[in-house]
Amino acid sequence: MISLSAVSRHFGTGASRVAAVDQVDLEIPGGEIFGVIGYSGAGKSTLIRLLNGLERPTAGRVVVNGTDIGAASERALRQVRPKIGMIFQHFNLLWSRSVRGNIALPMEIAGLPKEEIRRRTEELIGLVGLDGRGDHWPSQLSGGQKQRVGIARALANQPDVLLCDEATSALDPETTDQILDLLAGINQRLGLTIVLITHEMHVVRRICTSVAVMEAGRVIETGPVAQIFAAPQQAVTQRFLGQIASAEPKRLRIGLHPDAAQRLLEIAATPELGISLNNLTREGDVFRGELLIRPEALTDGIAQLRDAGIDVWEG
Ligand SMILES: Nc1ncnc2c1ncn2[C@@H]1O[C@H](COP(=O)(O)OP(=O)(O)OP(=O)(O)O)[C@@H](O)[C@H]1O
Repeated sequence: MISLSAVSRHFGTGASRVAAVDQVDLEIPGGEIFGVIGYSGAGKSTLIRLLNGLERPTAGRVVVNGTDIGAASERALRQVRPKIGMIFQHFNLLWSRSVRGNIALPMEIAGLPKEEIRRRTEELIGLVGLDGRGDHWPSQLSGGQKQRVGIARALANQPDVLLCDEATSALDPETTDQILDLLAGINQRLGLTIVLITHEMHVVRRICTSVAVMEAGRVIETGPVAQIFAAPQQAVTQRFLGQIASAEPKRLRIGLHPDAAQRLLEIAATPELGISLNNLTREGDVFRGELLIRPEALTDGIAQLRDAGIDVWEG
């Protein structure tokens, strides 16, 4: 369980003082996948760094699994940090070490016996789906594979909490989903708490159970993901939800006579036009179905359809 009570982190003094995190209260139950979303400069990185003691609060209390992280001595922090794993946008792998060497490193630092390190490293390679790649160098891996190494390394010391700092922001959409699914699977299997920061609502929707929306250092809205998606209260949250709406294809119902059907099939068979066709059925003299039009193709797409004599309406 993670608890933040009236936590602030200010930088600078006088007129140049910045409240990177400002009076934040949050409760994150154990085992949850908790998202923190906000635009650049909202304070997400500072917030996540407060959770592993890389930043100390200017005011308030940060408690992670019973340890008051904000008040802990450096020595105490060294003891709790292995139980708080972290993964990063740019993976932060050591280029001079193989996959195996990167994953083993935290266990070497913790002084685990060689045989145990060897056994756990192999286990972790399997867990993150990198079988057969243990001897590869980071430079030989794709972005998604590098992040898999990052995840395995973060799990090496069997943490209770995994912090993810924009962990999928450098990845393409398909790889993003694979990494998110891996994180969700790890959360289920190992029961650890995941806190992730992101500027993409898609990430929140795909794996988070709850979310906090940040703006100017403050948490302006928080709750279960289903509730926030159903009834977003704040303008910033609504803008983030707009990201999803605008990334999804527009669905339009169509009705057309057989002579227009041939033209429509040609349009739908040209991928560059961004239009695809679903569930085309015939009812008497009319074909009915659903068109999916990618947002960037919407204006041109509808014009093309109208030119071809095809009526479209929303529904
Ligand atoms: N070490 C620092 N010294 C001074 N100001 C800082 C420091 N770290 C962060 N800030 C400021 O605090 C504010 C919040 O920054 P933070 O990096 O936490 O936001 P963010 O939401 O993670 O943004 P991004 O996604 O761009 O990293 C910004 O105005 C930033 O300039």
